Amino acid sequence: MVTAASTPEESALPHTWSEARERAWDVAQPLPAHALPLSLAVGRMLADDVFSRHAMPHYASSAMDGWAIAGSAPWIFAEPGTKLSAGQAVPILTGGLIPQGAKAVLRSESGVLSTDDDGLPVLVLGGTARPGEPKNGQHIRPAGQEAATDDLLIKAGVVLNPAHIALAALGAMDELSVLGKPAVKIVLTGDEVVASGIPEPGFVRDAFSPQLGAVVAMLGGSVVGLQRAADTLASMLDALDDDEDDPADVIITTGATGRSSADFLREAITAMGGTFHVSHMAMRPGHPTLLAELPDGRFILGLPGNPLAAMVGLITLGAPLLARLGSLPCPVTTEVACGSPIKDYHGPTRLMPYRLVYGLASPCAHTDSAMMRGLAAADGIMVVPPHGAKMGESLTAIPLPWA
Ligand SMILES: Nc1nc2c(c(=O)[nH]1)N[C@H]1C(S)=C(S)[C@@H](COP(=O)(O)OP(=O)(O)OC[C@H]3O[C@@H](n4cnc5c(N)ncnc54)[C@H](O)[C@@H]3O)O[C@H]1N2
Ligand code: MOO
Repeated sequence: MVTAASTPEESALPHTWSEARERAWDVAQPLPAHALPLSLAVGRMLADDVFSRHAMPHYASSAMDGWAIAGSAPWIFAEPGTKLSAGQAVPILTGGLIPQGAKAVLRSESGVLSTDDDGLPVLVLGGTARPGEPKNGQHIRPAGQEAATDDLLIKAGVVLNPAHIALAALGAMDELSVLGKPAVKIVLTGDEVVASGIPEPGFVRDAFSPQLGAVVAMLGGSVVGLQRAADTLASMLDALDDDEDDPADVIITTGATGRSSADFLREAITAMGGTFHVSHMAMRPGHPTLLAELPDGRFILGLPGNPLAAMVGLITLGAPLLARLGSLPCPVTTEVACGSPIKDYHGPTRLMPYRLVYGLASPCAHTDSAMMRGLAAADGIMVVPPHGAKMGESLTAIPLPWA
């Protein structure tokens, strides 16, 4: 939704880290609930309570292979499908419909086929049969033993696991109503980016395509496409277009957030009539991270090309945006005690990967915006205010999506 507070890209002042994060939550609305076939609903959040459409089980059935019997031994054999009278039996399999008049099921191990004085086939007790077997009702699963019609089976709001899906199937559901989950398309830019091997000088290995989809999933999104855009306006416009049958709710781009002759993201968004909710942030790294919305309601999250800057931008703006769209709770922050004095930085809030050392958050090494060693070793990211922090001072910290 485009809000009145949105600003044209050129005149926007940088948001503070916390303003930008709140804005990414506020500008989105939960996606509508929709029905899904059972097989596609694992992992989705149930929108409505599920009630059994019939008794479970819906007929009295045998729990064993053997014979349905009436009265006591010996039993003669009745025609299948007829009502049993005392002294009659009929073969039955596990799950089979208990015939009318049956009092119990005798397990195949507990009965022996024999003949009576006239040479007619009869069933007698034998094998493993215990004294008193078969008791009334033995090895019969009564109808409605698990649930009656209209019993509440699954409460709205749960994340559906495979057992829930099986339960819904047994309750005779064909589809379930689930809350919306944001569909995300990833667009990678950078003509210098290569996907494998050792890059030549001037080229870089693609740090995003092997992992960005997994992080999006951890944040509640579902990646529906990944494509590359060349460093031209036409290619960027083409990548942001919604020519798919089912356009994504969010497009996450990497790189091209700058204003150089090779960066076309901002120009493309403006050309498409988009609105910038966050144009840039007073935050390091990741200050050029942007959040925009196209006239058709799709969001664009522009992550900088530098890998650490991109991850920090994703955790700052992507986490609340995807959570809101997917009806998830607003991402939480925690508090950590700062493990070393951090100097005044004159301007932006710094997001520093830290390790916990004796309970204190110690800034990681290797945390320039193009680096990944620091984040790979981190326990979380601490939010250091512009004026720095004293040793032992309590700081806001963001949990890592994979921690
Ligand atoms: N004159 C200025 N230059 C820059 C500024 C600035 O304020 N003024 N900001 C710097 C900061 S901070 C960042 S962050 C970057 C943002 O750059 P872009 O988002 O436009 O990204 P690119 O220029 O395309 O790439 C930056 C850097 O990242 C590498 N890259 C790109 N994609 C990948 C990938 N898939 N895997 C690994 N590395 C990638 C790319 O090769 C560049 O080295 O701008 C600064 N410049
Ligand atoms: O802030 Mo850039 O986003 O530091 O590398």
